[in-house]
Amino acid sequence: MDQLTRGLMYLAGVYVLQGTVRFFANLYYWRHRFRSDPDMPQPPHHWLLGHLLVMAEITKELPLDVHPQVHLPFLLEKYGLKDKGVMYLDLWPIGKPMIVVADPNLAHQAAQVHVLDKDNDALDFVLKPLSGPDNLVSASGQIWKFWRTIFNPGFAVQHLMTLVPGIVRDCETFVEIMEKRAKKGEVIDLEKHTTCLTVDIIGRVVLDAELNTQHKPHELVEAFKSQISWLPPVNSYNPWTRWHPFRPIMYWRNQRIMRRVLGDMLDRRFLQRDPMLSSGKRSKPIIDLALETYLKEKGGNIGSMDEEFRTNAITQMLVFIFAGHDTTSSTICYIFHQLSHHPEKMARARKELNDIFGTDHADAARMLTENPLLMNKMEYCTAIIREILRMYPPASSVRAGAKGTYLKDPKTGELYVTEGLTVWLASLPVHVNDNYWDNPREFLPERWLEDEIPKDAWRPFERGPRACIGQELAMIETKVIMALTLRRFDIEAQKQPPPANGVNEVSGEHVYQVLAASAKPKGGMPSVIKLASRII
Ligand code: HEM
Repeated sequence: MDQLTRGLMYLAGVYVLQGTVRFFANLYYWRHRFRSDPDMPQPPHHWLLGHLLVMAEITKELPLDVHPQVHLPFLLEKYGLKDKGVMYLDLWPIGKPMIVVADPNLAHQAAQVHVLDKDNDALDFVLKPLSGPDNLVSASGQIWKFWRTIFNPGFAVQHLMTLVPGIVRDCETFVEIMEKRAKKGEVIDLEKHTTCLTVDIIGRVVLDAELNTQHKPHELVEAFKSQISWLPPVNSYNPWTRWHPFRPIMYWRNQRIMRRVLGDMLDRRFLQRDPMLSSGKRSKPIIDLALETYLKEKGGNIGSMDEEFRTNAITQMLVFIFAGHDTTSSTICYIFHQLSHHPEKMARARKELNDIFGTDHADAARMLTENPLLMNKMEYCTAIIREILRMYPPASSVRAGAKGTYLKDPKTGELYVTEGLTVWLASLPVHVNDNYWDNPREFLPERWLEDEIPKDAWRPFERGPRACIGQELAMIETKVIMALTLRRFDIEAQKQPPPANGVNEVSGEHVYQVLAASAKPKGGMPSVIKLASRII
């Protein structure tokens, strides 16, 4: 053995030894930390495996492919922690140990009083490959503030209303495509279609671009979808899929395509900047807001964009595309799903639309284009959207616990430590807790019109300064889609084959939420689509 080989073997040995020492030190630290406090609200803790056994148990009772947030209400109930609304979970080394916050008041403290920073360890494995570092969703501090201040005006209702005509056009395309499929009585992958629609809308709102993915694939969106498909699967412990050797190459390839396409769009708008700044055009896409601020800072008279700004602006466009499409597309699917099981609620929604837009459903597009404010009259439809987001929140918030930051139980005064932990503000367990909602597993849009909604107990967009910037856009586009489609189609979700453990339902629901970057309807919700009987 020559000297070089010996040297390399020595280095490898040191590396392995270091890793082993670190592994056991962490193991000891976390297991000891969770066991040393007898009052810590948590499921039974194993001295060696922490809560991994508890998770393995719950996995047998629920579908194997279910989204991790769906486990939470069952865990809280099973281990008597539902009333406390808080649960510590030690999943190390599979995941970072965490405190699950499932109480409205404690969530209020974390998001609105302490305004905890985002947990980059937990977010970056999804958001970095999709958008890049320092994106608006996972950034904190000054970087986050800078971009949020730039984009806030673009997401204000007043501004978004100016974009409604474009949103209506994309929805009309959706209707045309769905009509063709309905006439053939086909089974469609509904989520695929609603995703193309929401991507087209977000492309228009953010980039002023006609991505037109409802008709044909677009390079940017294909690379984006490929990137999502390469994300490591959280529910799988198969080392081949978790640490796939091709993943870094695919990440690099897709990022290159996405950044090139968006960079070209940004450059084009930069070149057109003079008319853009002087036009006083009311319906500005988000991309122009970034450029305007930049140009104002630079005094408006510069030949080229600096690379740092360009890179960061592209990152923000990517994060808008990610955060702005699949959350809304799943919401639309679940609206159709629940209404198909509640004909009396569908009838009430259709009647509301008839009362606002007249009985010829084709008029809704024109009327909304001329007067977007008509959607403010869609009270029952709005109640439906709120109810769907209560039952099927597509996203949640993960924050970083901090030294000296405690959450205080308002009833007992007990203090919950957050230091070193992920703080998971999971809205689902709050949304289905019968301490706050009557019959929480039932679809009851009427509760939004008749009942008093408990304070802070509805948080699908989270609350506080880090609440979803796109929540008004999501409400607007969902209302437009409802106005144009509810009276035209009957859509019914098909049952799908069970996952490997044979469990195919969650509380009687077969279209349960699975993890695919966000929480989405299982299998893309394959559905039978028909023209609604009154227009056949
Ligand atoms: C039904 C639709 C939507 C739901 C349920 C939803 C939900 C959420 C949630 C839970 C957060 C995390 C807040 C936190 O960590 O505290 C968030 C953040 C965010 N969402 Fe949405 N979202 C939706 C639609 C949209 C749309 C249409 C956009 C458009 C661009 C968007 C852009 C963002 C961005 C940029 C953030 C980060 C905001 C920040 O940290 O300043 N979302 N969203």
